[in-house]
Amino acid sequence: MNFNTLVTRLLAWAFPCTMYNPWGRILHAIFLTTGSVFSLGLILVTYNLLFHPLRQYPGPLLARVSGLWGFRLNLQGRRAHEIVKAHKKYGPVVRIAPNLLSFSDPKAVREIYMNKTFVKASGFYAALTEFEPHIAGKIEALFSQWKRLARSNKAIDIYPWAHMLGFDVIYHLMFGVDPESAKAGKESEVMPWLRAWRPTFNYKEMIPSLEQYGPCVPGKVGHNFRLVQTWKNYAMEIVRECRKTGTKTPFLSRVLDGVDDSLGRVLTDSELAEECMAGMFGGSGTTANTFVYTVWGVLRNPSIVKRLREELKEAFPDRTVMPDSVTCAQLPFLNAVISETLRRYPTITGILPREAVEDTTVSGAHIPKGTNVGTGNLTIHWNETEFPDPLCYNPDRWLTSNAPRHALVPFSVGPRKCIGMSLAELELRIWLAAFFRRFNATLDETMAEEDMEIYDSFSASPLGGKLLLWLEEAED
Ligand code: HEM
Repeated sequence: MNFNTLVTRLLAWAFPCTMYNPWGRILHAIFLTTGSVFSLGLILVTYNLLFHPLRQYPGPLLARVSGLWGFRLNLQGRRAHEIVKAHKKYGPVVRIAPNLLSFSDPKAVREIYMNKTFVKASGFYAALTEFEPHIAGKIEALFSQWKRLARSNKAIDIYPWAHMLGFDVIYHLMFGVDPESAKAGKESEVMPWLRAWRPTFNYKEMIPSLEQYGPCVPGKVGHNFRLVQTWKNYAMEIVRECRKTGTKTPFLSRVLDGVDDSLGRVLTDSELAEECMAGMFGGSGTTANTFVYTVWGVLRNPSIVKRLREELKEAFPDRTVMPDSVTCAQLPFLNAVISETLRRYPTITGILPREAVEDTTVSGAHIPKGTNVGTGNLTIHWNETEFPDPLCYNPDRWLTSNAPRHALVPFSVGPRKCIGMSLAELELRIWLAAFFRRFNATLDETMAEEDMEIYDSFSASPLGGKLLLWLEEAED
């Protein structure tokens, strides 16, 4: 006798009248539906715990049986932190979802991400040097705004401004049009759409059909899907317009005409629009948050401020001249500061899953075909063996000859690593060098550690969503 038959018989026995009136039938249907869902759940849980190929790997019970563990933590912005804790409790290989293993050994990063397939075309960064004057111009425009605000004798929240600059740079580079948000002091209409994207991933991970039906869901969840749909339509419009006018930015010519390596064909308009969305999303908030976290990390330590300013003053005696990327790339302390920010506050914190296309091993663990494996940057970058006292912001880690560079992977590694790494590094170097050369900055006394704690929603941002500073133009 199966579960549903059992429920039907029990109901008929306990409440004979239920079978003969409409309310009884509704009750009956409810019991049957609940029973079916419950039976299915029970089968899944039993399979995941006792029969799944990953059953021997340790992890939190809820994570081993369902995706709910990650889903709940994603909603709280704490998934990456809990994965760090899970590794401390369960060891170097942890089952963080029924079919997903997380690894904490930095050696696993290369074993996973430098391992075959998924070739991603690159090449649009040859044009970076030509684009540098545009980046410099945008930084000048931003600093004019900050100088203006500094005169009003109020603390300035640099967080939204940093995001405007990050967005302007990537949008201009990709589409050849400068949105001038930082110059105007007003965010582009696209930016709220970008912010809506991340939460939709979390829901789609649990219920994949939301990809199609998400916009029909009422309330806040559906609202995010509707914003993303508007953004997709907008990106489709850009693609069509570019096809019509033959616009040829390095990014667009690559994606419009190029054959996608993994698909072996030219992309459809819809796929192209998604590439454009990925570029806008991947290229703006990540760089902006890295800038914000660097300012926070540096300003809390006067000796770091002093050393950085001395190095910059020597390299760029005239503070009114915009630092150039070639000189910046050669400044040891500036680059140590940026590396330390990318380590302590990596702006991509989510596990980047890779599917095993055949049976293999990672860090000595057997990985059956079809399993997803991955590493997360908090786990790798906060590894106590590689980085003693990992939560301490200490740029000196990067100034020794045996600095653990192999364990610093903020852009990931391998064929699918970030395509914007060179742009991000160039932008951050000029922007930070100019900032610390032009301004004497201090943190507003209301800023607390909790405000800057990492809120993890795959990408990381400060929990408080602000960084309040007092700015004064430097005089030397
Ligand atoms: C500090 C800044 C940045 C960080 C930390 C960062 C980090 C990352 C990481 C970890 C990935 C995932 C790679 C993987 O799946 O293995 C990624 C992908 C990507 N990034 Fe970045 N990124 C940054 C800036 C940028 C910029 C400026 C762009 C501009 C184009 C960009 C565009 C992309 C794109 C399009 C992808 C998807 C690549 C793919 O799917 O193959 N990122 N980034």
